[in-house]
Amino acid sequence: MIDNQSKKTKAFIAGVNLNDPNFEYYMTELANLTEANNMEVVGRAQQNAEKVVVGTYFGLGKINEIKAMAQGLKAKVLIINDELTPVQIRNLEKLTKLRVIDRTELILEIFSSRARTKQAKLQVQLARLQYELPRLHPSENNLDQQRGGGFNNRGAGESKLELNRRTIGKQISAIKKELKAVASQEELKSARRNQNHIPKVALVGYTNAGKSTTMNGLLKTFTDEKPDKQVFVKNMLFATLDTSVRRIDMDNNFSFILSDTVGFISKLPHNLVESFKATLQEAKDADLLVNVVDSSDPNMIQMIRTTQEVLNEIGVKDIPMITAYNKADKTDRNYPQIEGNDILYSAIDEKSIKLLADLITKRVFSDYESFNLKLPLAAGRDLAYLHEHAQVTKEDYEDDGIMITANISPSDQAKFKQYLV
Ligand SMILES: Nc1nc2c(ncn2[C@@H]2O[C@H](COP(=O)(O)OP(=O)(O)OP(=O)(O)O)[C@@H](O)[C@H]2O)c(=O)[nH]1
Ligand SMILES: [Mg+2]
Repeated sequence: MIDNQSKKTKAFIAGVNLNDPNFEYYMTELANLTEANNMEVVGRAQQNAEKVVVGTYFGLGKINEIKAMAQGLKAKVLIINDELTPVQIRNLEKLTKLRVIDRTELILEIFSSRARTKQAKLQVQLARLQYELPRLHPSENNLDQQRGGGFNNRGAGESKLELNRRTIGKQISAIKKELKAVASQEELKSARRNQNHIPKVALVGYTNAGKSTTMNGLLKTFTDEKPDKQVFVKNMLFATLDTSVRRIDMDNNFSFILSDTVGFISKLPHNLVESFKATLQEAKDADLLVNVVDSSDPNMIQMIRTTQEVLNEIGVKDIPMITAYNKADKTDRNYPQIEGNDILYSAIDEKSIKLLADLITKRVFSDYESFNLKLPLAAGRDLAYLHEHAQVTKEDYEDDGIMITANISPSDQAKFKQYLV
C-alpha cells in the first residue's frame, strides 16, 4: 500500500471560491477525481474571491503561497477546480513551476484511461481534440519538428498554428465519421429496432452509485444468466463508459429492456457530454428512468442534484423516474422498502432486486389493462406477438378459437380491437 502510494504522482488541488455554497463538495469531487486518475492528493488550497483573475486565475499572493506549500509537499502537479483558459494554464505553470491540470483535462484523462470499446475510445478522443483545438498556441507548436518538411514556404508561427488547426480539424471530422459507422453497428440499434414495443428502462445516476451492480442483480434474478452477459462492476469512478442493453423477462410474463450507462459527476465537460451523445441516447429514449443513488454517501443530496443537472443538460425531460436509494446495507436503515415512488434497497441483495423489479413493473405497465380476447386458431403470429408484448394470464384452446386473457398496452389494445370479447 505504502509502496503503491509513493509511486503515484503527488498532486496539490486548489480552487477559487466565488461564494458558492457547494464549493466544499466540488473540492471533494476534485480530490476523488484526482485519486481516480491515479494521483495522490497531498494538499489543498482555496481563495475566496468575488471573481477569478483573468490572466492567472488566482491572485499573485495566493499563487506564491500555493507554490511554497506544493514544494514543501513535493507535489508535481497542480489541479484546479475549474476549467481554465489556455493563458491561465500557461501563466500558472510559469509562476508555480508545476504542471497544471484543470478539471476538464482531469476528467478527460480519466475517461481516456477507462475507455475500452472502440466507440468509447473514439468518443473520448473526439472530446479531447475539441478541448485542444481552441487551446493551440503558436509558441507551443507540436509540429515544430516537421520544420523543413513540406512547409518551407509557409511563414513561422501563425501559419504553423493554422496547419495544426487544420490537422486537428481533419482528425475531428474523421473521428465523427468513424463514430457514425460504429453507432450503426451498435447492439443498441438492433435492440431498438427489434424490440421497439417493449418498454425501455434506463439506469442513470452518479458515478459509482451501483448502476452496473443493479443491472447484474436484475440479470441474475430474471434471466438464464450467462456470466458473459453480466456488465463490468468496479469500485472506481467511471467504471462504465459504454451503454449495455439487455432484455429482462420477469417471472410474471412482463418484459422490459434495461440499459446501463456512463455515470455522472458535477461540471461534466460540455464536449464530453456532446461526444457521448450516442451513449446517452438510451436514457433519452427511455420510458422510465431509475436514478440510482448511493444512500450511504454523506453527499447523497448533492449527487442527486448533480444527476438532475446532467440529465437537463443532455435534454432528458418529462420521463417518469424512480429514485433508487442503493447500498442500504451500508446504512442502519431497514431494507428493502418502498417509499411512494422510490425504493431503499441494496443491489447485492436478491430480495431487494425483486422488490425493485416489482416497482419498475408497476410504473412501466401502469397503463396496461386486462382484456379477454378470442383469436382465430390460425392467428399463430398474433398469439406469439401477445406472448412477447403483453402479459398473458390465461390461454384456452377451444374448437373455434383461442381464448386469451392478457394485460395489454394502450397501443396494442387498438391493434387487437377486432378480437375483443
Ligand atoms: N455494499 C454495497 N456495495 C455496492 C452496492 N451496489 C454497488 N456496490 C459497490 O459499489 C461499487 C460501484 O458499483 P458499480 O455497479 O460499478 O457502480 P456504477 O454506478 O455502475 O459506477 P460507474 O459505472 O463507475 O458510474 C462497486 O464496488 C460495487 O461492488 C450495494 O448495494 N452494497
Ligand atoms: Mg457502471
